[in-house]
Amino acid sequence: MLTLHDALDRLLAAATPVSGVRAIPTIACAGRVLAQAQQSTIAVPPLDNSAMDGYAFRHADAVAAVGADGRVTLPISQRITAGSVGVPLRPGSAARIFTGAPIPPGADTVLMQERTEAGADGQQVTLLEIPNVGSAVRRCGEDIGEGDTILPAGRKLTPQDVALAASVGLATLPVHRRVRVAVFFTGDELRMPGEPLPPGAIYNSNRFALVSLLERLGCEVKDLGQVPDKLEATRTALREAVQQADLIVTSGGVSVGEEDHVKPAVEAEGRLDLWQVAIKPGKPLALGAVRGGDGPSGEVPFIGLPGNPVSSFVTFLTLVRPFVLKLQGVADAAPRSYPMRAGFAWTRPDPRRHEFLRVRLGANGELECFPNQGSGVLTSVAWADGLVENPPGTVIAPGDIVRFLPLAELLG
Ligand SMILES: Nc1nc2c(c(=O)[nH]1)N[C@H]1C(S)=C(S)[C@@H](COP(=O)(O)OP(=O)(O)OC[C@H]3O[C@@H](n4cnc5c(N)ncnc54)[C@H](O)[C@@H]3O)O[C@H]1N2
Ligand code: MOO
Repeated sequence: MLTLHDALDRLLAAATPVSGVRAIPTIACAGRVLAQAQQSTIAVPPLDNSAMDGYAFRHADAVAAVGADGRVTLPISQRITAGSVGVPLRPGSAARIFTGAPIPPGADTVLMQERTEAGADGQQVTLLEIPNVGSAVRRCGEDIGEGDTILPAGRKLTPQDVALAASVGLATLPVHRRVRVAVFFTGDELRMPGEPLPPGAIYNSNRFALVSLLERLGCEVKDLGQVPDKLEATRTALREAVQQADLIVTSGGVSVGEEDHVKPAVEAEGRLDLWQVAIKPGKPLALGAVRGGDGPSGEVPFIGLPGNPVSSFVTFLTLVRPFVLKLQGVADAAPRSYPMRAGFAWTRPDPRRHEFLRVRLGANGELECFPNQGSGVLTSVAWADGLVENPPGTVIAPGDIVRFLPLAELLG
């Protein structure tokens, strides 16, 4: 058996990032992978500006204007709205100013209007307090300096990243082309939802899981659907899958059973290695390649996942996802895990395999464990909001610290 770590290393050695970079409108870039680091050619904010609707003045002028009655009244010398620039502040005066409007030269402080009283004629303002110098002023470049790198190459862009790029005026971004993944499913027991379910049949839930997982990762999915469990039909499916695909993924038929034709079909159309990975669920895995495709190597990688629904889900997240991220050009593909307190006991761990337990974060901040951890129990993954990665032979007692992998981070 291979450790997860070794399996991942070997798998990633077979993943070559796809070539092809193009500039696309920034608004369409969320979920895409940035091909080159981006620098800002401007400072953000571009000028000192007001954080409040209020009055801008020079702090020293306000201090000097404190009257015998303790009140501070300044004449209003100009009005500056967002989108306009004022003129240098007349010494000893205040500028009426609005949120986002540039601070006029000579002013250094803003007081929000709720802390002021405007004169009846609108010609002067009384400050009800003198704030600290610099109050309510957003400094030029306090967010981004001119020339700063705002986004590194290899980053899968979030909605926040896209907004950041837009904030420095980038109308397009260079991104890697989408990774194309072909999927198909074998197993004469499989039926599609909407079809009747004869005795011995089950619904093809893995098709829905894999297609959705790949789409969430930003792949272009070529879903070839169900293929009859015959050698020729499976070979034909592989020859079709290899056209315009960067990766082929199937589920089922990778363990020791004799009834399945995925293994001999891949061997006939290319090459195949069968692995036993020391994880639970998800021990059997097939890695190979199918001849053909439009890439320089003349073949397309093939990954065969185990058929059990939870096994295929977990092996997708632990092995296929890093593979896809590498094809996409993502720089940092390692999933993040967090130390969390277990609120459950796990008394009979697998002695040799790394377990991935379906857990949920409880209201008390401790993790709860789904009672049935069987590899066919899809309810457990729908219920869970994360996985606990439990090393071989590790007993968990309530209160122990465990490694938690949030599903929300693994699905993008
Ligand atoms: N003698 C042994 N038997 C098994 C071993 C073993 O080491 N020795 N390993 C077990 C483990 S662990 C797993 S995981 C499974 C993997 O089996 P396969 O990948 O060959 O998958 P199948 O036999 O085709 O199916 C297993 C199970 O999953 C259901 N299935 C298959 N495809 C789908 C689908 N698209 N949607 C929903 N469910 C699917 C299938 O009906 C079976 O119930 O092997 C163990 N056996
Ligand atoms: O490793 Mo298998 O995936 O448990 O059922």
